Amino acid sequence: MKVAVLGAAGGIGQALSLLLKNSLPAGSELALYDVAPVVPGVAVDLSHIPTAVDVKGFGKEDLDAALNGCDIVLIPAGMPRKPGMDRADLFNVNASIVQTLAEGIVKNCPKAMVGVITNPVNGTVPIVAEVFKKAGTYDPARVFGVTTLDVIRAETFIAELKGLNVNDVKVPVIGGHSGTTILPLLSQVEGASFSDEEVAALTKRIQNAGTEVVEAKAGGGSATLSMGAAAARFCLSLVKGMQGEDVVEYAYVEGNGEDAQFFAQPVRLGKNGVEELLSYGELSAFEQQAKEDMLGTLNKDIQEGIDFMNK
Ligand SMILES: NC(=O)C1=CN([C@@H]2O[C@H](COP(=O)(O)OP(=O)(O)OC[C@H]3O[C@@H](n4cnc5c(N)ncnc54)[C@H](O)[C@@H]3O)[C@@H](O)[C@H]2O)C=CC1
Ligand SMILES: O=C([O-])CC(=O)C(=O)O
Repeated sequence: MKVAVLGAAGGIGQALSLLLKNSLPAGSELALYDVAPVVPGVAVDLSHIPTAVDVKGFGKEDLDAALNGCDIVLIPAGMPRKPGMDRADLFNVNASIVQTLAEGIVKNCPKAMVGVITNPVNGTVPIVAEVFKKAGTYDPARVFGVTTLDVIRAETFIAELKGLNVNDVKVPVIGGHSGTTILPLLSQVEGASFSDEEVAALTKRIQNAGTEVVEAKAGGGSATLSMGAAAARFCLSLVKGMQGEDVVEYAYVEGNGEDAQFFAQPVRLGKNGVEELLSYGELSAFEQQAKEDMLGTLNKDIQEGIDFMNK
């Protein structure tokens, strides 16, 4: 198994690479790519950890070598938010970074699973899809926006609020990855019930959790450590699926277009990525209304990504 992290010298990239060095199956290769000159050092640093995962660093000019033969590519490259910014404000800077990296994937490992972390995820995932389409190698089952952070946050906040063991709490989170497009389905949480006030407050907290971190870091960036953990979990689920295990994750994928062209939903992972799109089930009246209210924003974000590649 060869896994590449593109943007590996960044806040997310380093945390994620550390977790993968410690948890990928024995014999895996971990390719760390970044335009920042420190990236070979990050790889050397990690290479001293005694696990059977081979780590190599690749600098700015070595994207092809980093991607050659990859099975999974994770993309946390690009600029994070500062206080006062929305994720959408990152589009102009990050769109071309994601385009360039996706073109490298198409050239070097067109069958790889691609997990996009770079914001705004609602618009960067469509960019990756369009790059693949232009090359004639698009497989929607292999392109994912990583929304696992929304899921782990929701599980943490609910376990805290209700005094539950967080390992027992499962929370579906659908839609997109910004503001109101993040829609936790609290009506489906087993083993906990919520008053209308709790539903309103928890939904808002989960939707604003990224901003909570951005403000607490006070200009020093956005979530990196929790995102590293989320992306590692998602990557290991992809690995398990590719190795034939039955595993379900929520991810932002091109599905059947019922709600929007790209939509975070439960997917069954397998050897070829998404084996099956699963239903997210019945929504409460609150959730149904919230979904209808946010689809305009989500569709606009998606269109921005598509238009970027077709101008
Ligand atoms: N999907 C999600 O849930 C989350 C997404 N994010 C997003 O992840 C991205 C990265 O965040 P951080 O790691 O905190 O930022 P960071 O600034 O710490 O790291 C970004 C890294 O990307 C590298 N980079 C820039 N252009 C590149 C290129 N063309 N090729 C390769 N590497 C390149 C930089 O050199 C830097 O090392 C941001 O866009 C942020 O908004 C952050 C948190 C959660
Ligand atoms: O809020 C941000 O800008 C980073 C992010 O996507 C998150 O933490 O969910």
